[in-house]
Amino acid sequence: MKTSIATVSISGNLREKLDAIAKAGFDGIEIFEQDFIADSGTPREIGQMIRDKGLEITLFQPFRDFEGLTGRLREKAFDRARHKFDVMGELGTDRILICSSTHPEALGGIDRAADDLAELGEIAAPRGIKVGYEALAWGRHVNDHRDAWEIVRRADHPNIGLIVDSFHTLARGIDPDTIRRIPGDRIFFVQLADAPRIDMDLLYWSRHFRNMPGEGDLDVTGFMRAVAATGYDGPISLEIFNDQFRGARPDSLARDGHRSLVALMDRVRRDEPDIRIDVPEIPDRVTAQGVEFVEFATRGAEAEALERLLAAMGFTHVGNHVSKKVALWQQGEVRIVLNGETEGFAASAFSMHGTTVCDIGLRVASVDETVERAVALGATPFRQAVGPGELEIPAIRSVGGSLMHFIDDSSGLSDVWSVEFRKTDADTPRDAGLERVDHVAETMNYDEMLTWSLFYTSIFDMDRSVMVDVIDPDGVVRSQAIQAPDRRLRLTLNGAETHRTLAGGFLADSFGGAVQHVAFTTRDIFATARRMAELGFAPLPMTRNYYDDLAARFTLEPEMLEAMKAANILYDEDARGAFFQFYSQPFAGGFFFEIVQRDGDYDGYGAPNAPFRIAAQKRMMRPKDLPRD
Ligand SMILES: O=C(O)c1ccc(O)c(O)c1
Ligand SMILES: [Mg+2]
Repeated sequence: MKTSIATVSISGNLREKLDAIAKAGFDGIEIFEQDFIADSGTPREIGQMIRDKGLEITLFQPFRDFEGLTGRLREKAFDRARHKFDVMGELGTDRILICSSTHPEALGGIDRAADDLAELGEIAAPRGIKVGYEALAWGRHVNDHRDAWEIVRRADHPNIGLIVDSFHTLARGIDPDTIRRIPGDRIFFVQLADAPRIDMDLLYWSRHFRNMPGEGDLDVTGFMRAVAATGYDGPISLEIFNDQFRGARPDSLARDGHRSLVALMDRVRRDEPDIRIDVPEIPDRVTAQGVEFVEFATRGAEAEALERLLAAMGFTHVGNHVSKKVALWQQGEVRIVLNGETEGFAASAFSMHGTTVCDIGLRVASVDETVERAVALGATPFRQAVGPGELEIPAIRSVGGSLMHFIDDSSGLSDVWSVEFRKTDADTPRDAGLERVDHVAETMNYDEMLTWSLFYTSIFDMDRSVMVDVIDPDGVVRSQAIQAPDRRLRLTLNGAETHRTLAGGFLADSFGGAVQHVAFTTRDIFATARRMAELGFAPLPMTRNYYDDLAARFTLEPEMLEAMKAANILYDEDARGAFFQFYSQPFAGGFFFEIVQRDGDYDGYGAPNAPFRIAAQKRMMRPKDLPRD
C-alpha cells in the first residue's frame, strides 16, 4: 500500500510540509494548488524538490467547477484544464482531481457531465493524464459518490475515473458499502478523513473540522473496508482540512497522520481476512492489563513531602533499589516508585519539571508484541544503560516525552520487584484499603489532545468516551476519557486552553504534558477516609454549599450525607451506579491524588463535581503556586 497525504493537511510552508511528511514515512503527497502557487520555485523545481525528498506526487488538486457549463464558460473551463495539464507535466504528476461543480450556472444532467468528462478524457489521454472525479458533499448537482460513479461510468473513457473521499460519503450518511459495487480499476484515487460528529453545514464542517482517521466519529474503517473489497490498489491518502491543525507543529501532525493510516489499515486487514491487502503484518492492539507502577522523579524537600503524603495515604515504604536511589512504596496492587537519582532519565525529568511522574509501567500480555506494535506506529523506543543485576525493561517514549514501561509475566519482567529491590524492615506496614490505580489523568495543551488520544487508542485496545467540558473559574478544560474494554486501564486526558486554569497553570509550570493526578480505588471509601485521617492525611476541603446542593440533587440518607460532609467525600450517580471520590490537597505545582469508590457499573469520573474540586484546589494553593498572568 502506498501512503499519501494532501499538503493541505499539514501546517507550515511547502518545504516545511514536505520535510515533515517525508520524515513521518509517507510515500507521496497530493499537492494542493495553493501550496504550489505560493511557493517561489518553478513547477519543474518544485516537482524535483518533492522527488528529492523521496516523495511522489500522487495527485494534483483541486480542479473546480468544470462540468455542466455551456458556451463561453464551458470553453473557459476546458482552457483552464489544459493549463493545469501543462503544469502537471512540469511538476511530474499524471493524476488530477476534479471536484463536482458548485458553479451557479452549472446545468446538471448526468449525461451532460459525462460528455464533458469524456471530452476532457480525449485531451488528457495523449498526455498520459488520468482524471478523477469526486462528489463534494455540497456539490450543486452531484453530491453523492453513486452519482459521480454513474457519470464516470457513462463517460466510459479509460482516462476518466472516480475519486472517493470518506468525508463526503460518511458526512452525508451514505452507506459506504455501496462502494463495493464499483470496479476497483475505475477508482483512480482514495482520500480519507475522519471528523467529530457535529450538526453543521457540510461545507463548513469539512473545511474546518476534519481530522485523522480514528480521531473522529465517522466509520472510516467501514469505508476503507468497502474500498479494499473493490480491489483498489492505488494510494491511500489523507486529506484533512482542520483549523487547529493549521497552527500545529508539522512534524507532530505528519506523525499522527502516518500513525492513523497504519492503525486503520491494520484494522481493515483484520476485519477483511479474505481480501488481499498489501500492508505489513503487525501485532494487534494491545490489551493493557493495568498499571504496574507509577514512578515519580523527586528529590529534596519535595521528596520528603511526597513520602509524608504517601504514608498518610496508607502506603508503606517496602523496598529500596539494590544500587540506585530509588524507593518502592506499596499498598494493595498499587506500586509507587520514588526516583531520586541525580543522573539518567528521572534526573533530567526532575530538572525540567520538578517533582513529576516521569514513568508509568503498564502490565501487558506480551512486552515484545507491545513494543513491536508501538514502534510500527511511529513510537520511539527508549533505552538507558542498565546497572549490574538490573533487568532491561522495554520502554517507549510517551507523547509528552515521559516514559512508558511494559511488564509481562512471560519474560520474567514481573520479577523486577524482587530482583532489583531489597525489602526494608524499618517501615511499619500501613493500609488504608487502597487496591488499584483507577485512572491516571494527564494534562496537556488542548491542541495536543488528539495526538495523545490517537497515541493510546492506536497502540492499545482502548476506546474514547464523549468529551466533557470542565469549568474552571478561569477557563474551560476539555476532558476526554479513554479506557480499556474491561476498565483495567483508564486514562483521562485534560486539555487546557489557557494557563489561568488549574490544568493550564500546571502545564505552564511543568513545560509540556504530564500526569497531574492519579486516582486509586477503594471498596469502602468511608473506612479509607477514616484510616487516612488517623494517619494524618488532610483531604481537600469541600464547601457546605456543595453538600446542601447534593442533598437537593440526590436522594441520600442524612447519615450518609453527614459522613460524606465530614470526610469531604464528593458524590455522583447515574442510571448505572454511584461514585464517591475525595482528593488530596495539591502539591508540587498542582499535582494531587484522588481516592474513588465505584458502585454498580458507574463508568464516569465525577465530571459534575470537577468545577467544585477545582475551585477548592485553587483556594488551597498558596499564591506562589497560582498561575501567573
Ligand atoms: O473543500 C473543498 O473544496 C474540497 C476540495 C477538494 C477535495 O478533495 C475535497 O474533499 C474538498
Ligand atoms: Mg476530497
